[in-house]
Amino acid sequence: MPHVLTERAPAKINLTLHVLGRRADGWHMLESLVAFSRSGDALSLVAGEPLALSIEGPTAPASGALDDNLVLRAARNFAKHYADAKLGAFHLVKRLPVAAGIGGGSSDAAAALRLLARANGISLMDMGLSEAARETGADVPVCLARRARMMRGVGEDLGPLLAFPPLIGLIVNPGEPLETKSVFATMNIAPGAETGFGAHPTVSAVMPAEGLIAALRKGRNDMEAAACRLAPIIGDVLAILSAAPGCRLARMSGSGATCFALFKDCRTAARAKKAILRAHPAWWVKTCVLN
Ligand SMILES: C[C@](O)(CO)[C@H](O)COP(=O)(O)OP(=O)(O)OC[C@H]1O[C@@H](n2ccc(N)nc2=O)[C@H](O)[C@@H]1O
Ligand SMILES: Nc1ncnc2c1ncn2[C@@H]1O[C@H](COP(=O)(O)OP(=O)(O)OP(=O)(O)O)[C@@H](O)[C@H]1O
Repeated sequence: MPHVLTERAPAKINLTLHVLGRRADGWHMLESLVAFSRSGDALSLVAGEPLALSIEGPTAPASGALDDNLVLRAARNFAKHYADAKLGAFHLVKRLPVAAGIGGGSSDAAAALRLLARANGISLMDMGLSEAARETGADVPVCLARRARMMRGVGEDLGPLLAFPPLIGLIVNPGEPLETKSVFATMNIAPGAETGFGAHPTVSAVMPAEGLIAALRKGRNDMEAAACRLAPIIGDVLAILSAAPGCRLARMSGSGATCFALFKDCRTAARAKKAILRAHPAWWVKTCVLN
């Protein structure tokens, strides 16, 4: 029997996403508090086999050509840093919406790196692993540890892990894919320019949930307006979430179109989920615990 290693690839939620400016090379400088859900895609690896990927699940068809999959891209970048390491045959169960602002592909790539690290006895703190993550995509480094922390720069500058209280929420995707690149382009920030948008609120691990949510309310998602221009349905999602009884905060994640809401408790979150699905049965609506 082959030995199968498994990893979860949870959704990434940008609790805040401040765009500070744009570098001369075109990449945008960010400041974001990122957290993770507990569920998402599932990735397994049979180590020692030739590099391969099979994929199934409700959103597998939307995730593009197999050879371009971020799991394989991450494995190829891993092999550049660890020439003698074992690779293997991956199997991905794809459930997260694609091009949705919740870093599904990045989380799959990070799960692939964690699996390869486990198969080869490499520490998650190893420099080669961080470099392979950075080479695979801007969101992959933060997805490696899949725990709440600040992310700065273009994603490579990570703050300490923040063991803050679990936040109870809902994640809602209305089914319109949005490309990160197009949303940044719609923001129309000139290369080399600073946005001058306000400073990020201070957040710390010792804050109780209510204090943390109050701090988050002072933050923003600076990509929200541009994403709403490309997909006006995001405005409807945010209005519905904000109006739900028990909702403490509603905001878009990443470059959209997925939005999240933080709730007073599990009961109000579950009620909101039921009501939203009744009115919009085609939307993807999940209760979540974020940290
Ligand atoms: C907006 C965020 O979702 C916030 O978490 C991420 O920074 C995006 O991360 P990602 O999807 O992993 O991004 P990548 O796949 O590396 O980049 C997609 C495209 O978005 C643009 N991009 C991305 C990140 C960034 N800080 N500045 C950018 O300008 C670049 O044109 C890039 O070609
Ligand atoms: N494993 C994968 N899962 C999803 N998309 C993938 C995967 N591999 C490659 N892709 C490609 O990556 C693109 C971005 O998909 P993804 O779901 O990661 O976007 P996202 O949620 O907007 O990410 P982010 O929040 O990091 O901007 C898709 O257009 C898809 O073709």
